[in-house]
Amino acid sequence: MDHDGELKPATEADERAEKWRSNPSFQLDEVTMTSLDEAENATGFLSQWLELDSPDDWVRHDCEVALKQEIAYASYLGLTHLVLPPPSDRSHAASYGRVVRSCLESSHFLHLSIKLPLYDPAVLSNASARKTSHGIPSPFPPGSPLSSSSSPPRDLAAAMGRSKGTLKAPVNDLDGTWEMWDTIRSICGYHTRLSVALDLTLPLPSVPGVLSRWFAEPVQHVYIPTSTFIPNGKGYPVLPKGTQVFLQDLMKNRPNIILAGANSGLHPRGTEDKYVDYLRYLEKSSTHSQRTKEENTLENYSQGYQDYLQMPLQPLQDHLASTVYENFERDPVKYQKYEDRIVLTVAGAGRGPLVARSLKAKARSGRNVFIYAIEKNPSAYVTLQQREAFEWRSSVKVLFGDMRQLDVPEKCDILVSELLGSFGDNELSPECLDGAMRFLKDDGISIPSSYAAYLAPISSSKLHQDSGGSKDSHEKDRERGLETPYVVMLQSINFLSGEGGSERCGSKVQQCWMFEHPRKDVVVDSKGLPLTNSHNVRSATMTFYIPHSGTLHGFAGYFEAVLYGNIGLSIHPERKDAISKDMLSWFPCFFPIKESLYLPSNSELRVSLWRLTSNHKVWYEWYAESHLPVSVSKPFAPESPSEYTFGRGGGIVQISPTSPASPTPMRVNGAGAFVSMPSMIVAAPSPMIDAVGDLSFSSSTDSLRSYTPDPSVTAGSDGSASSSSGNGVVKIGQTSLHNPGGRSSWYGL
Ligand SMILES: C[S@@+](CC[C@H](N)C(=O)[O-])C[C@H]1O[C@@H](n2cnc3c(N)ncnc32)[C@H](O)[C@@H]1O
Repeated sequence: MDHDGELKPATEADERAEKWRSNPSFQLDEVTMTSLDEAENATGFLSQWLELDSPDDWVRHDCEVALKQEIAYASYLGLTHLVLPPPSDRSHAASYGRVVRSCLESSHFLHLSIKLPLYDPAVLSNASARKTSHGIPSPFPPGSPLSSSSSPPRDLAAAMGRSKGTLKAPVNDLDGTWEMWDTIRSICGYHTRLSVALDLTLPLPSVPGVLSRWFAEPVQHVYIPTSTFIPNGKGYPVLPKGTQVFLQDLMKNRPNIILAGANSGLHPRGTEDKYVDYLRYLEKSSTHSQRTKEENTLENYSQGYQDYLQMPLQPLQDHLASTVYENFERDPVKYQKYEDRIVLTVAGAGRGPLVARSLKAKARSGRNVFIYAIEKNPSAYVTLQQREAFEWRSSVKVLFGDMRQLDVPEKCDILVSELLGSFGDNELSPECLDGAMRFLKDDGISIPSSYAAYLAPISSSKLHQDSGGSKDSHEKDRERGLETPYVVMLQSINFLSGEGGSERCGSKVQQCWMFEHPRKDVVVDSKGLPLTNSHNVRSATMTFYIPHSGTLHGFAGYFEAVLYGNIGLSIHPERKDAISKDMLSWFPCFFPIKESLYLPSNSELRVSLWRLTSNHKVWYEWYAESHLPVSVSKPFAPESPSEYTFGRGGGIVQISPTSPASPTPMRVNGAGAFVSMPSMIVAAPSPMIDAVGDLSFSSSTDSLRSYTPDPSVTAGSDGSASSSSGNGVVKIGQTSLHNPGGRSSWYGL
């Protein structure tokens, strides 16, 4: 049939095509490799002309056949790592993803990487090489053995021309490549054998957020053509400054570097070994690599732990092993910070490092200080007795028991403890110290005097994969894994939040809550113990600004503690170096989410977190909603909705699928999403330009009038539907409530 719908007799070419489809095979001159020796340790590049996302059904179909033909031949030669050509049509990225998934599932050892430029090259030029092939009504893939007209390979540098330095383009235009990747990997179920081959051919964008998102992705290869290099003063090839810094950051995850065109003679002194030497030098000279080799740095200490999920300790419920204490005691910073004050009672002494520091402070001050050391771990108590007998002698009295029940001989002036977890209160310091306040004098002080928990939304495909357990995990175990906060040395992550946004938004990393000691307002019984634990319940609602589109995989959690005055401990990513640099004792924590949540550029994320308690346990629950800010510049007049004008326009933004959340859900044009609309008609900036035409105002006007809006989704900061103009938000997605009732994770009291 031709394009006018007329039936045409099959041609010789049609017959050749059918023959190939039924049993695809290569001619000798069509392959570049024939022996096992050549293939050993090699990474194969699949044909660049494969258009797995072509809008043309026939082209796509034949490209899939050709792809599988190439993969079969690669497998025959024992090649396990193959690189796919980049997708280039966002509206057909799902087709690309479907084919990739089917290839991954057809093999147990095949690793596929998708070659991706940092952004769509069309940003540089309207005519991309790829687009010339679209719409060709040919049954054969262009460039394939069966095609009469081959389109040129997608050589970005050649097709676009190259401007050195950095690119200044509208931020939203730079999201396309990552968004295609996000679609493809989601369709592939975050497959562990799917990765990215990041192509650094194009000039780097000047917006850091566009680059940092790749740190959270499985970048297995970095592709650098020699055209990316510039000659230095002596004619040797070097990378522009921005590329150097970006590459050094990527190198933390040890990707393979693929250098292309090293023998092309582009640079006067650019022989193959000079490019390689330079790349090796870049890796060795990075700050990360230097600090990894330096003793007593966090980078050195945490080797092998990066992005490795660990269960938080429960020092209250469990008794810690001596090796765990040994690890604590390796921290060169934490104990130094404590030594700055004199102590009297150490609550939770472990094997005694804080007692030893307290004695040092006592010697320095020349004051007469007596120390009680309380510990409930029977094994650590043995070590403490030994130290008391042979080391500390009469200056220390060791007491065995739980600080919440134990009777002490006398009250103290200073209560020293270290019961903190990565999220501050998660090892139940508040509950333990409540019990110990009985033996602090009325004017006594607690070290620490306060601690706060902090949170930031992050993207990390590795942590998302790992917290869900393996592919074969039972559904219940998967759910449990995704509702558990972990301790993890975060490395391959990207912060989704940034500074800025509307007045609703807080900073990039936000404080959730704080605990202070001593706390005078707690209702206690005759023994001085709290009647309930209600005063340790906390909740926080935080709104984060999301400057660049990304996928939410969970939240990074941190703590900061004030020991006394201006002495503190911190793992807050922006303040730790100023407060307690190189402290090793705590890795951050990670709160995963069950279903990843896509967040468009300029969106807002509202996160709710609760610390809840019963008589026997403490647990966290968490939930998040994504919102798009909207502005309305006309008075409310449902009769003439088409007169509304909308703020900040331009472009298509993907909206996450979510369930209808209000009595008046409306379908957004083509996006498969529902937006909960309050009685005042509002629209999101760019994505809603599309949606507006599709909202059936006439049929829904009555329900819109009668519907009482949820203030969170109402235009106008006062939540009023009658204000003449204002800024509000439209909800575009949500997570489920995580860990309700502490069903998957909790801490025993
Ligand atoms: C995180 S460790 C700190 C140990 C030591 N102070 C250090 O800094 O290395 C906390 C210690 O407090 C003890 N602990 C926890 N809850 C306690 C309680 N309610 N009463 C007594 N000891 C407790 C644990 O057994 C553990 O030894």
